[in-house]
Amino acid sequence: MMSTLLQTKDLGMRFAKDDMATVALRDFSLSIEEGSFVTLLGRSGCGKSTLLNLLAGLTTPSEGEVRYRDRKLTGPDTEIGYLTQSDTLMPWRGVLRNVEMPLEIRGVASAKRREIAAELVNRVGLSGFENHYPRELSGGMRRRASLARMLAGNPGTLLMDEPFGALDAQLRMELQQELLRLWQDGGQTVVFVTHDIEEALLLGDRVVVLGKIGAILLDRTIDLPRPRSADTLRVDPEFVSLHTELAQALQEGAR
Ligand SMILES: Nc1ncnc2c1ncn2[C@@H]1O[C@H](COP(=O)(O)OP(=O)(O)OP(=O)(O)O)[C@@H](O)[C@H]1O
Repeated sequence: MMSTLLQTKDLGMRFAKDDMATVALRDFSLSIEEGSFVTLLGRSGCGKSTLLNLLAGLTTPSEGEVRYRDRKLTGPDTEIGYLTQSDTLMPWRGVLRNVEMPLEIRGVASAKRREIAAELVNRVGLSGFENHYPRELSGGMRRRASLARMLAGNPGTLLMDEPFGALDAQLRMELQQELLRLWQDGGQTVVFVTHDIEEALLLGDRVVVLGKIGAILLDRTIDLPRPRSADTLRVDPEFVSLHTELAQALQEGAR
């Protein structure tokens, strides 16, 4: 039986700047089952990154709470890996040494961590760039290095904020498939933010469509058979009808 891993209760987030207050999230309640792959789909500015920061324990909510394994989350947790939208690679370390970071923190011996990191660098398609510094990489390559670094920590829960947005179509597809393989083998719980309907349907077994200030417009179980490939999905009537349903929800939420 599935159990709830991550839960938000009446979550609210307000930002104050000068005399202005921005409400980024209001009354947001959601339960995420352990081992599930949930995609959060929403337009720019609807509060997706704000929500992930809260789920990662990086920021404190203005109202409500986040619960992880039925404990109130009060700060970052090593079980939760977070791939943020902004670059957080260490500029003074090459790719391999960046990827080794989480292993170093855990005290893994240097030969072993080098081996694990090299394998991950290879999996994200960065072989040959092990010693390149972040400034010597393209934006997409930096995203991939960050992905490898997150995976090196072997977190049970992955929070991913539009990780593949900046990649070309081919690479994007390869990494989506890599992520799905990883999830199917490892049983992680994934919360994946995207504004791309097709990506949400390709990956998730549940899609939550968010509107303004994190209003849940639609919460839909996706039981399209796996493995899913973009090419076969596009002509699948079930996919086409889900696509229309999600697009309508997004449009209505914008009104
Ligand atoms: N640190 C902050 N200070 C002030 N306002 C903020 C801050 N972070 C977010 N906001 C505001 O909160 C709202 C939601 O922002 P958020 O980044 O969560 O949206 P998003 O859905 O992730 O957008 P995008 O898809 O463009 O990344 C926006 O109106 C934004 O201006």
